Amino acid sequence: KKMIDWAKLRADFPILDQQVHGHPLVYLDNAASSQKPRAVIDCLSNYYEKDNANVHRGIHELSNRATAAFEASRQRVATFINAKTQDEIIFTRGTTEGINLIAASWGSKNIKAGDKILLTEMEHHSNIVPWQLLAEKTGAKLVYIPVTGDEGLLDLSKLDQLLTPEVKLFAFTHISNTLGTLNPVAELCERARKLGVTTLVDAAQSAGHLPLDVQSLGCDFLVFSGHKICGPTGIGVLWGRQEILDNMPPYHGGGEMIVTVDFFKSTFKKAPHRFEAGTPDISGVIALHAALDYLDAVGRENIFKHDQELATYCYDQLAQLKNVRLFGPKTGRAGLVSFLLEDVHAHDVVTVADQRGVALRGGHHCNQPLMKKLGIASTARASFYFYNTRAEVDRFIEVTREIQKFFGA
Ligand SMILES: Cc1ncc(COP(=O)(O)O)c(CN[C@@H](CS)C(=O)O)c1O
Repeated sequence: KKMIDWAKLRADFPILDQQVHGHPLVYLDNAASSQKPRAVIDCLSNYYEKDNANVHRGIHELSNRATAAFEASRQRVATFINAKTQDEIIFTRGTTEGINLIAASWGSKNIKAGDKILLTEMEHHSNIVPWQLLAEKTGAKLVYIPVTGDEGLLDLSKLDQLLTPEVKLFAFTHISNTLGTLNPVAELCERARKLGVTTLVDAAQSAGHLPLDVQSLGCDFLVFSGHKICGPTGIGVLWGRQEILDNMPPYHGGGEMIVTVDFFKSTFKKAPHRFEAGTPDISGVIALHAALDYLDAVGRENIFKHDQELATYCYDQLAQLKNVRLFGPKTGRAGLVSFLLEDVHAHDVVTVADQRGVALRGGHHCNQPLMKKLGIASTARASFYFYNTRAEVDRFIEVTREIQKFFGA
């Protein structure tokens, strides 16, 4: 196993080397968005300096270079998640658009009145609201797998009664962005497949943090965002089994997704281009390729181990403080910790932490139903990536102690 010089990797991220309010920046908001290595930043500027042109329709040299780079990125994404073919890779704006695309296209054709859509209580709003909108339109019903309180595990004792043949889609998160819970995706997909239930995995918090193999996970759809895995904002991926994608109606209409257009009728390309109307985020797609290469040079299994070590260390340090309420599993959590300091509002924690250079997230994290279930309005959250260090966790704990003292908590 190669030894990784994590401190050296930090030098690849120019943004990390700065002071915030007179203190060294300690960026612990990676679940919201990750920072970008020099290789990704240079890829974006090189593209606009040398190769920029529209893709797929141009014949000239720059358009050919841009198209080749664009489609090479699609192939790279396919290998990144072990998709059978690059035709199963659809570029979106991010996780949210990917889920909306599935709800609008696959949903409109496969969900009808009385059908059930199975979700979990830990889902992000991006994996709840599109299904509420679809249920309103079709008369389908939403059902939820419960979460077991503060520890935040799925209550799988309820799975048999909830995962029944009336369920047409089971959509669930790989990793909870509030709890840090890692769900047993392969097992859940296998249970669903046995009942002919289609599965969608929200990999927003897992895609850049651990190895993903869609063929061994056994899901039917999987979505994630580039900006959370060292790529630019505005680019994301929807993976779907080819046989399912080829039976889905178009999502958006326009150029690129058609074969012929007549005044009253058009014919459409097959996936993936069927679902990529209009000029795409060309530079974002090409820079995503650089991000995936970067992550695999570090090694996602190494990244996950590093994330987990920092998060578990952070959890254990917080657990030693008085008047702290911790959320998520005690062991085996992914790289984030949500917590509450008694008598201190999460926003106050984040504001005072920011004054000391520590970037956290405070709020409901787009998990309002989960917060309601836990009887809270918000949490403060520290989320880690491979460029964070143990010393940064120590700085975070030191600042948390100061906050408790400051508020007399
Ligand atoms: C599990 C999960 N599912 C979907 C999304 C949405 O990703 P977009 O790139 O915004 O489309 C996110 C993004 N969660 C951010 C913003 S709320 C967080 O701070 O936790 C997520 O964590």
